[in-house]
Amino acid sequence: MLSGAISLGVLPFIVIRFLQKDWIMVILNMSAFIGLTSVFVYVSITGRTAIARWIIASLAVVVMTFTVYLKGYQNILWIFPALTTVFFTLTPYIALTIAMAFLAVVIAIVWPEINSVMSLQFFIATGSTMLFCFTFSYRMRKHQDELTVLATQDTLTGVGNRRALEEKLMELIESIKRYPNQSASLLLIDLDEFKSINDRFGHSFGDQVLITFTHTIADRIRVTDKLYRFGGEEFVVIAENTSQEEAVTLAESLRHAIEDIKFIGKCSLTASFGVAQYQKNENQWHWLERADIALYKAKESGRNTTCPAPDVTF
Ligand SMILES: Nc1nc2c(ncn2[C@@H]2O[C@H](COP(=O)(O)OP(=O)(O)OP(=O)(O)O)[C@@H](O)[C@H]2O)c(=O)[nH]1
Repeated sequence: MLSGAISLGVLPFIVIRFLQKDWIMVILNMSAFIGLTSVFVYVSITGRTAIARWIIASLAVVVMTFTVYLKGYQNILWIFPALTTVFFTLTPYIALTIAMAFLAVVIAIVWPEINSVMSLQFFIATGSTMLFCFTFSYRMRKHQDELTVLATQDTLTGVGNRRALEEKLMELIESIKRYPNQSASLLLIDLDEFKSINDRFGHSFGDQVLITFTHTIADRIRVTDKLYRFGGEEFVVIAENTSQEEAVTLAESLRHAIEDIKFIGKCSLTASFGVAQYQKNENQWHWLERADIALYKAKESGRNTTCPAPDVTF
């Protein structure tokens, strides 16, 4: 949107400079127009903005520096949209560094033309613009990060929530489609008779049990494995590059670790596991469903046990 809007804004100046026969400015404005329109088309088609952000910021800085160099102090106003563009497109500290370098070059160019009052005006105007832009961009990023955490983390246990799990499963399935030799397994874990723990010891003790449970699991899985809360007292471990057999072994070791948790003489904890390795062409719902069937079998066969999922041909 930004590249599209700026490229439209540049168009009248191409015409004006053309009518003035100011060929250098025509070339400069045409370069900005072509660059920004290409970015607009590229982002519209691919949806990728990472490189586009850098191109827009670079074009803003380079074109405005040359404009001030060629046209002098009377074109100084253009540095303000250039500054805001840099803060809009790049991360706050990188933007601040580039903005300061940009201003240093512009000051060096216009210095012979300006008197002391003008230079004071220039420093205050650009300094306050940078300060506002930096503060705004920094706070926005911070809020964005906080929102991401809130949207993807379970508030009680701190592990990923269901939304994070669904995103991870989609990502993983896309990656397996691309690299079919990759394997991944899913462990669906349900705490046994958790309702009776709540009923006997209270809900806040139940909450502590859930927290201790997640710490126990998180301490034992690999850094590449991820733990998510699927809902209530149901959790999921995604183990990448892990076959069904390896995942069953992992589930058994986690099951024993859960049995070994000591809750200061109050209660014992066990869990049932359903284990499913990803099968070619299945989607995340089928994958979870197979793990759920296995978990149901584990519950049926007396709890505190691990069951592998059935194979299903797609
Ligand atoms: N303390 C606490 N309890 C929760 C939380 N989320 C769900 N629960 C409780 O978990 C219990 C789940 O009970 P059930 O679905 O009957 O399952 P269960 O008692 O574990 O029995 P099985 O799964 O058949 O072994 C319910 O009592 C819920 O209230 C939570 O965040 N904190």
